[in-house]
Amino acid sequence: MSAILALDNVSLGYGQRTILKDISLTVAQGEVVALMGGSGSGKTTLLRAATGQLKARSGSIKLFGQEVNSFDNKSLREARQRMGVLFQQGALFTDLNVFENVAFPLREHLSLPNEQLQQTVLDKLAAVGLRAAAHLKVSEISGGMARRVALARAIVMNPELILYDEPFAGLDPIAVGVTARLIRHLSTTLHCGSLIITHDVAETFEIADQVYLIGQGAIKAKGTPAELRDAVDPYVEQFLRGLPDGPVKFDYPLSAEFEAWLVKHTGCS
Ligand SMILES: Nc1ncnc2c1ncn2[C@@H]1O[C@H](COP(=O)(O)OP(=O)(O)OP(=O)(O)O)[C@@H](O)[C@H]1O
Repeated sequence: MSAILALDNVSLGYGQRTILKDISLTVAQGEVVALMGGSGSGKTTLLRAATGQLKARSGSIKLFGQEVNSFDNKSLREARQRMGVLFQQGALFTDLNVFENVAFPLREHLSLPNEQLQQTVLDKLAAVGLRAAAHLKVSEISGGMARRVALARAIVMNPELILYDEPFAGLDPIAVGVTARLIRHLSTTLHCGSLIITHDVAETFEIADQVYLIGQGAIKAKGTPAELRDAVDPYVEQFLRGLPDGPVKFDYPLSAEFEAWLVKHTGCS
């Protein structure tokens, strides 16, 4: 299996702050890889690096075998056309109906004959169970349906890599199960790699080939769902069982910047 996305000893951050250090992770063709970790642990940051929005401070990020840091605008655009991204806020165009939202990337990047375009869009809508909702306005569909439309749009160009930012958030339990199986199915049938950011342990463990747990700026654990279930690491146990006490802290950490802000705004420390 060849790696579609490969991070090797990557360090990422914003301004003076380092968020993640020594991250090594690969996503191969047909593979579903899950990235899990507490709130603020850096999952979205890693996703931004995978799409080339955030540059690695050190280490290497390869997309489709090429170094992302060496991409010019044209090669970055070409690489992004080979990727589908499902963002947390599905971000549909509210002035377009469901069909046109899914058709948008096709109209933007390809000039398909109308019949082929219609067939492709209806097929992708059928894959997410919304073929018969093609005519509806975005304002007429529910939040969960909107996420499924966004998923259909993310896969309409038959991407080789799909990045999912919390695909189960805000879905009812049936839709969570259906979406999870759909992600697995798409990876298997389109033979694309999938990287999922999620908090949903049960569903993710059903479909993932590899799971990476990140925390405290680093990869805390990596393995198949079965390997992680058997792990005796306290970080893994706390995360998987949702325990309130352990190495994963609920509170955002204190910093000198916060203390200075507090003194300035309230006069107390
Ligand atoms: N644009 C930015 N500039 C500066 N700091 C940022 C920026 N985006 C995120 N951060 C910081 O980076 C850290 C990691 O954020 P990130 O959004 O990657 O976490 P996450 O794991 O996706 O969290 P969640 O599960 O809550 O969505 C946080 O402490 C956040 O405050």
